[in-house]
Amino acid sequence: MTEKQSAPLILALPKGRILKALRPVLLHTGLDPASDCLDESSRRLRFPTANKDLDVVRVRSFDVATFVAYGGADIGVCGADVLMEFDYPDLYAPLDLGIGACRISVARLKESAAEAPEGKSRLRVATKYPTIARRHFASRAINAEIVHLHGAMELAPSLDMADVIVDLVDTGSTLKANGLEEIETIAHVTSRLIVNRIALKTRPEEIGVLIERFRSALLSSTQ
Ligand SMILES: Nc1ncnc2c1ncn2[C@@H]1O[C@H](COP(=O)(O)OP(=O)(O)OP(=O)(O)O)[C@@H](O)[C@H]1O
Ligand SMILES: O=P(O)(O)OC[C@H]1O[C@H](OP(=O)(O)OP(=O)(O)O)[C@H](O)[C@@H]1O
Repeated sequence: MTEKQSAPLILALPKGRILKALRPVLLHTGLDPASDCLDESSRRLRFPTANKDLDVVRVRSFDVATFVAYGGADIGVCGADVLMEFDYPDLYAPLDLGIGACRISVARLKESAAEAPEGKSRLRVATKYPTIARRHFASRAINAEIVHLHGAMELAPSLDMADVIVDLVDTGSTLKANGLEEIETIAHVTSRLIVNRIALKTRPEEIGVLIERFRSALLSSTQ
């Protein structure tokens, strides 16, 4: 057995809203991470679980796919938006957890006098998703100039920084509160269980057991 094989598997969980939504599922998995794993005021980032062969790390939701793709974690939970943005070839997403449902959309100022995006060949787009936005507009033969922000992109159109934004929408209240309207849905988003393909090849039984635990926990938590 190599050293890597005897090391504990690492499960990467996202802090924030997905972790909250995941709580009931996690409870049903019986993985039982140390109690401060779900307490985001704790400064610890790595937590033991009831199983000595599994540790949990808690990272930013936007970073989960990167931790798993680079093998820092073997398995993780992240939004499909993050998977789409990074598009790592070495990730396998075997399970849709159905939590964190939202959509990634294009929005612009309400009652905008501007020409509809489809009529333009260039567009300035404020977003935290440069790859998704560029790919989306390229498929419509629009050259997107990306204004890469990490939050508050709803401000960009009214401040003349961008023609449109590409961001997550759920209830639509953030768009409404900022005078924007959704004009196109790019993709529907839910959170996925993701696995590093090499880990799946080298430790198929342990990873298989974990996937099954999430699968049955999902069923129990929704019954
Ligand atoms: N309004 C929403 N409704 C439902 N799910 C959402 C919503 N916004 C984001 N999500 C999902 O939750 C994930 C995490 O979003 P969240 O807003 O908690 O973190 P973040 O602000 O992107 O991350 P960080 O705070 O680390 O920068 C997103 O990648 C998406 O999959
Ligand atoms: O359509 P709604 O229900 O209003 O949800 C959409 C908002 O939710 C997310 O922000 P979040 O609340 O996570 O804040 P943040 O991105 O600034 O962290 C997203 O970036 C939108 O701003």
